[in-house]
Amino acid sequence: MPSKKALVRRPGPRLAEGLVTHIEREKVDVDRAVEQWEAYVEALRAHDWETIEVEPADDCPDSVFVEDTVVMYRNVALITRPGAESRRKETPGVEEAVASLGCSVNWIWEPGTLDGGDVLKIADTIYVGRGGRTNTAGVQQVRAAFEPLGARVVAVPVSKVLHLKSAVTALPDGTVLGHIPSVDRPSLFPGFLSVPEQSGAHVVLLGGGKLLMADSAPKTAELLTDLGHEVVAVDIGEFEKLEGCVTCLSVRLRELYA
Ligand SMILES: NC(=O)NCCC[C@H](N)C(=O)O
Repeated sequence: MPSKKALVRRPGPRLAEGLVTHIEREKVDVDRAVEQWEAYVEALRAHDWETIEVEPADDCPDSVFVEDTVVMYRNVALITRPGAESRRKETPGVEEAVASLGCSVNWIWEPGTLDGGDVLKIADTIYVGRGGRTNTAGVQQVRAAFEPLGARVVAVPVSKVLHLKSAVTALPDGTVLGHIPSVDRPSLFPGFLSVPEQSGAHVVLLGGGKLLMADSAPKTAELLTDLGHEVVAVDIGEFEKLEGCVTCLSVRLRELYA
């Protein structure tokens, strides 16, 4: 049944120690990050999403980036095995949360690695970024988990940014948005719209044609507004210092049977 629930996870006290791979480290203000996270959660709620807080994982600096720990397809929650070892302790709390919501649970197993940030779903096509965090075995395990359910899994190389969804996300009509310098192969996507800012490539579909975006991409917001979309902008600056973006702070559960 259609549902509008979203998993979120409160940032922990060690957030400032989060991983940084492709950008220079900048000091993170944890109090400010908490305020930004609360405003992000409020934006979801204001658009009728019921937010479900996963038990905090205060030992894990990157636990707020909950998207990386689970991939949903229909009612199946695929618990990931994050590519960064320091993030592997994040998954048990997420597994508990999705199981208690009635999801069917499946897992990525060693030697596979997968970060949810590498998975972009557009209708029944699931693009999986093979890159720094997701390995070949991880891609194959996504295929084995979801193709029998009717998905088509398309693997794409990711070498310029942390995750596939650091480079591209998609509009409600399936058009892929990307900032060209971050995308390995734009031609792999059927409809591609180039945007002027890297964070402009990141949209969360709120429903009703509304797009949640970071306020760090005003030119892209203008472009998308001009194309008839409604943009809801939030400040996630402290998370951007850790290579986070709007997508990684939640996991939307749109087909639950419970
Ligand atoms: N899906 C995402 O965009 N996740 C961001 C993860 C950022 C975190 N600092 C990491 O490097 O794992």
